[in-house]
Amino acid sequence: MVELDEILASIHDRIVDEADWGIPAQYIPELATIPADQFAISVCLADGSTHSAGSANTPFSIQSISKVFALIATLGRIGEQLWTRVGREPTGTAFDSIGILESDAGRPRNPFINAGAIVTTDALLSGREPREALAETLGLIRAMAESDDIYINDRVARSEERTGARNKALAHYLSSHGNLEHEPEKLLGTYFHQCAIEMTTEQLAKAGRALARLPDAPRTLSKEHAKRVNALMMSCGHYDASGEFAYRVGLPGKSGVGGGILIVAPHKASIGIWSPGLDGYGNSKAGTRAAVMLSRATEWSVF
Ligand SMILES: NC(=O)CC[C@H](N)C(=O)O
Repeated sequence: MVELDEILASIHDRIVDEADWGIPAQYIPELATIPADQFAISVCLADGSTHSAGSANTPFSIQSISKVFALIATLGRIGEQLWTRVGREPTGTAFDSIGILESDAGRPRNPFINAGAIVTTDALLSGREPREALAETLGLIRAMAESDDIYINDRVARSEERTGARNKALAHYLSSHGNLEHEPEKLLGTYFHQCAIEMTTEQLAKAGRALARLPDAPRTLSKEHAKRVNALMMSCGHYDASGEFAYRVGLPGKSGVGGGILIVAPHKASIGIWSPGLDGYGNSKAGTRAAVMLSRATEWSVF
């Protein structure tokens, strides 16, 4: 599609011209030193084609985008039972907020904030070794993206393990409320490795096809689950900037502190964007602007 290729090339050029990159995640040492001036965007369409601009074959740390895949795997495994332990409401607070967990008495408000993802991973781990649960999440991602060339970056996981005091605090607090089945350190090892999965924007866009219900997507999740996960991405996918993202882009999206964003245009397209510099909410600064430009140019919106 010539027109889409032109749109993506012009978004890429504008982002590079503006050079307003933000700052890579500083609290994970392995991510802190990544050059901020990088950008990639990939789009899969309903006709089976994939279109990209920028460094669409550079793997990046998907971080919180992994929460989408862990949620899909957990819903597939235990279904609605998950909701006895995690809610489905947006928080209006930072992704790693400790305060809100106290007011919620240890039941995290949604599966996309850190506390909610830690509980989701705990449920996914149930009765298994970390290796097996990680293999399930990674296997699901590879199947959704139809690519075996997707791996966990152990250095990134260990880097976060060394510095992740806040996630440790969250896990211990959840544990004090009886909302964790596993010992916090073991569980966090699994969670950090899941966050350290690396993908390219092309792989990410391909993995999102099942959520967008595109005809060529591998049958990896039900229509029902796609609807639910998209609803949660729309309401909670960008933490305390979720309302702003919904307002400006009009599509379900999930960000990660590696600078990636997965965006779903139901029945039309699946989109992967990456730029490692972040804004004050921990969302990709240039990536969010690119998402706004794309939804404007294509008029893709669920509204
Ligand atoms: N927003 C994010 O991407 C956060 C993920 C990161 N691994 C953390 O737990 O802090």
